[in-house]
Amino acid sequence: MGIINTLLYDGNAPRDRAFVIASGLLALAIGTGIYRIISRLYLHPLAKFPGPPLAAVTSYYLAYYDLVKRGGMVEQLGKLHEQYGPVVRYAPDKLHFSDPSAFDAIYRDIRFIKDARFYDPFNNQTSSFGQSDIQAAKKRGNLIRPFFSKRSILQFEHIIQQTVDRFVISLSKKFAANEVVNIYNGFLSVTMEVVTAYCYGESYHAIEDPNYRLPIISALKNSNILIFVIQHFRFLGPLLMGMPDWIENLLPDEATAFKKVIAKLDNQISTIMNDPAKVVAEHRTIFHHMLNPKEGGKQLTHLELRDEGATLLGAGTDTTSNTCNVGTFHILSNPGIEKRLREELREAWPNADEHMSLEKLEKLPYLTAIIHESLRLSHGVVSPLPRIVTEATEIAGHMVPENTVVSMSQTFVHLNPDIFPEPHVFNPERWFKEGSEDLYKSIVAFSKGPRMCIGINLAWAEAYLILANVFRKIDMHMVNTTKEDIKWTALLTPVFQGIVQVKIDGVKGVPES
Ligand code: HEM
Repeated sequence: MGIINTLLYDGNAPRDRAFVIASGLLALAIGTGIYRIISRLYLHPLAKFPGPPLAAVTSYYLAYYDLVKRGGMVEQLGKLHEQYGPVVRYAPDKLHFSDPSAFDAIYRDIRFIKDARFYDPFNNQTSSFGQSDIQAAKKRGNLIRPFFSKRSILQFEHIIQQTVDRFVISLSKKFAANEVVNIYNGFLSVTMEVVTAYCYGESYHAIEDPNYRLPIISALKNSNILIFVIQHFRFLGPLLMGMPDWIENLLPDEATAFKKVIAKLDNQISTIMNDPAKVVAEHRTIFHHMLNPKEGGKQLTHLELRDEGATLLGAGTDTTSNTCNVGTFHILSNPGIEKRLREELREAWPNADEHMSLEKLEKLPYLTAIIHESLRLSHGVVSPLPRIVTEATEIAGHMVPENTVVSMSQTFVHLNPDIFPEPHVFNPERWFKEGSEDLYKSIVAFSKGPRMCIGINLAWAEAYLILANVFRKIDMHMVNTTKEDIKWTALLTPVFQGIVQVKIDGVKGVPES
């Protein structure tokens, strides 16, 4: 009080007083800043962990790589691990690990929780993906997992097959029209339509779009950068998410596409909730499943249903299509691999006019090896997925203090040369070598532990049915596509630098439209 009194009442003119107050506040701010820098560098519980001093001092280091370098943090983490070793402090409260043994230690530990600062900006906190609370996440996971069980996938395989059939038909039309095909967008369209068909019993007709470019496709591809902006600048969240209609009307369709999908989901959910009699009947939508008292879902609210519906669209679209995209690029780049795959498919599936069941496709060794390689090099999620250490724990030989955020990008397992020699080479043969049984546990595209992917069975089924149908029925070669086009940066999932394009040389076994 003494200092303030002196500042305010020392008899100086008001202008001088204002100057003194401003100088005092500035000095206080500088002092606090200096104290914060010193304490983060030398007194913080993570002070002993190696890493760039700037990253220890400020989270804007991470923001720079995420936003200015547009998903450059994973590449930077590679450089940091080379310089500092297997554990790196890459933000004041964050550690990243590169030793593969750390992956299980981080993601299988049932005590660690998702870091809400990373997940909340996805704006679906009540969904399986967005829940931080361990018990709530478990309850929700238990509720929706049966919908994606292997049994359920096999029972409703025809829904996936019908969607893949529509894709084959659309490709045959592009062949007839002699078009160059953006197969990258094609895969995005087919995987999105599998999710909408399987989960909502709906079609958005993405496969029938002449360029596979519905606004929602671009929105799904482009929304992650917005989420990363909000992660680093939280105050922008309400502004970006709650724009008035008149501003939205000025924006391109891509900017509002997600909102339109939400409105569609809202309508569907309201109809289902208004007619509870329908809920006990058997329907193939995730909403009926979640509301069905037999499944334990009767207390769910409209918002919870909508969050879950939106999550599935986001989680199930580009992840699966990236697998098909990366696989197709490598198959078409390697004549030997393409020949062997087509031979295996022809032999097992002589009549292309008939459907080949998922169960039979799963028994094809070369196709299976190709999907493993495609998952390995498309990685699933590439950004490090942050977990909060809820009590001091040893991870890969390092004692990590409570409240630290720990993570390990999946790429550090998939590209580890001790596990996968020549890791950047797409080599299905590695899955047939002696000891290859051990490799399966090193495919971490779906993550591990209590928060691993709930849609894993659906994703595998799609990868089998899409790649098998495409390579059994469509002859094609790549055009205007180079290795550069599948280089990626990390905004949750990989953001590729370019697109894979093909020209179709012939079609067979095209289903009737
Ligand atoms: C190749 C395809 C896919 C890959 C590589 C993949 C990968 C992943 C990964 C790494 C996670 C963990 C995210 C985290 O820890 O925050 C995850 C979670 C999740 N995935 Fe997938 N996913 C795929 C397809 C799908 C599909 C098709 C669906 C459903 C339509 C789906 C639904 C989910 C859900 C609901 C979660 C949240 C689980 C939780 O947090 O408890 N995924 N996925």
